[in-house]
Amino acid sequence: MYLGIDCGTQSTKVVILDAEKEEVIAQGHAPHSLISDAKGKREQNPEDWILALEQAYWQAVNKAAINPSSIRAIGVSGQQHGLVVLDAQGQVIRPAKLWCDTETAPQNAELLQALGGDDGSMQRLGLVVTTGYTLSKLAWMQQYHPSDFKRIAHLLLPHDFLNYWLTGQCMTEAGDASGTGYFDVRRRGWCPDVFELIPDASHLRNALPDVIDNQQMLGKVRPEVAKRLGLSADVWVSSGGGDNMMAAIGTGNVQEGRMTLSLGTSATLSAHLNTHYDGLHPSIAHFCSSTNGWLPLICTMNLTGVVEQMRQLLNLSITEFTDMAASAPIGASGLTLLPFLNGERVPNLPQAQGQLLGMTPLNLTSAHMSRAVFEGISYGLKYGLDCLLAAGLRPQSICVTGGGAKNTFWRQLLADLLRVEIVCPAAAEGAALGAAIQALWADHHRQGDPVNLTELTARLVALDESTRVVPCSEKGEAYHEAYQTYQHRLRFQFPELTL
Ligand SMILES: Nc1ncnc2c1ncn2[C@@H]1O[C@H](COP(=O)(O)OP(=O)(O)O)[C@@H](O)[C@H]1O
Ligand SMILES: O=C(CO)[C@@H](O)[C@H](O)COP(=O)(O)O
Repeated sequence: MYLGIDCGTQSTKVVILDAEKEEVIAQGHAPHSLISDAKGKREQNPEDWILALEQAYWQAVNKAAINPSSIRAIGVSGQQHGLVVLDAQGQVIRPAKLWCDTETAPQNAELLQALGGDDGSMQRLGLVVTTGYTLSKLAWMQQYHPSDFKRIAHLLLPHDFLNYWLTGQCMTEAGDASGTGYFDVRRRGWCPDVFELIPDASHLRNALPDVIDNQQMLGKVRPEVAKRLGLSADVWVSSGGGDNMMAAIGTGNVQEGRMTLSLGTSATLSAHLNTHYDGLHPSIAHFCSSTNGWLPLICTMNLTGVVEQMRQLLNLSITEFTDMAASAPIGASGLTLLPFLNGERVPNLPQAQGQLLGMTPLNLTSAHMSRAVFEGISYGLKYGLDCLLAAGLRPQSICVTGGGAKNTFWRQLLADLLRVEIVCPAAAEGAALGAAIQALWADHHRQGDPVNLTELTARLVALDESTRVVPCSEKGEAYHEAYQTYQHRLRFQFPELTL
């Protein structure tokens, strides 16, 4: 048995993979709370992730009705970019600022300018640092919490922190590290020189964790944790990775030609590359994968949160809200939602607010509003796919995971808008499954019996063909027209935007 843990923005998910049966036999789930304010603060207490992990773990173990001592290894996936700071005693100094925190937009703008803009950032880091990446969170902390900043002895990301809790080791790997803004994604190594752009930050060089390869084990579970979780004394923990990196594994996206769409709190669209490619559009985050390759990715920040907020406003269940949307025509009769409630990463508008445009007596209805939500949150993905296509990354189909993947209407909308087939994996939790598969892969390597990851995912990632949706060209034309209206309105409202 292999355990996969995914610490997402809204919850932690745990899956148990039976490697002999080649299937997920149980899963567990526990929510997280968010500390937020109107200025863009989005933080969580790392200790809450541990509580959620334990809760989700016991749910999964009890559902599977297994003895936890049969678990051989663990892999951890985590929301990317979050800043977890520990002092010299290994204690958390302050809540973690998350990937979706936009309070640090001014610090990111300053740092990007100091790096020499998009081109300078690309030259030094191999990608363009964007609001949400870890670097600007450090600059913010130095500015507003200087004494806490001085105490930083360990710089971790959310999945690194859970690995630290499990094993006592502060280490990381290239996939998640590539979203920090102080990591050179070409070399797959730290770029501590960028700390010179932050005052009084020389101590951060010594706070960087060692980077291990993805097929390596990070360490064994600490005896105290093994006892708490009922594990044997000999359970190993793999390198793990960012949630998008692990979702790539859990959807079989470990070779060129594949693409993964994750519909969680964020929307991400990612491909696989065997080498780093310098010619990508600056909107594409040229991350490393957690499989020793690269994972060019587009991320939009406003997704299922917007659905949740609007359906609550209309007092509808998610099914009713979806049915409402389906009952309105494509293009919502001219109603367009620019859904940037919490700023946006793609398009690059970190401090934008949402806008509802084109209201008429005809379209100001719950049905049109619901449709405008699904369309508005999907257009950023259309833009992102166009950027990936321009780089020659063309998928035959897209494998979709995350909470929103369950929504058949939305999957069809995306297939029609993006003009590509969309299908779900049989195991719903792609990132948690990816983490379990990585643990199995690393376990083989540890035992001197290396297996090929592509073959492993071919065996372990089954697709649920009943979820496959095929694009309809007629609807595609209608979405194309609606997308033109969206783009026109976007440019008009945000003339500073370079698309
Ligand atoms: N049928 C559905 N349609 C749209 N959104 C859904 C549906 N089912 C669940 N969701 C949304 O999925 C989100 C959770 O997705 P998840 O991938 O677990 O997020 P994260 O990993 O960011 O915590 C919730 O906001 C939930 O409302
Ligand atoms: O910031 C990014 C990608 O760069 C996000 O995709 C986070 O990794 C959060 O993921 P979810 O909680 O939405 O899965």
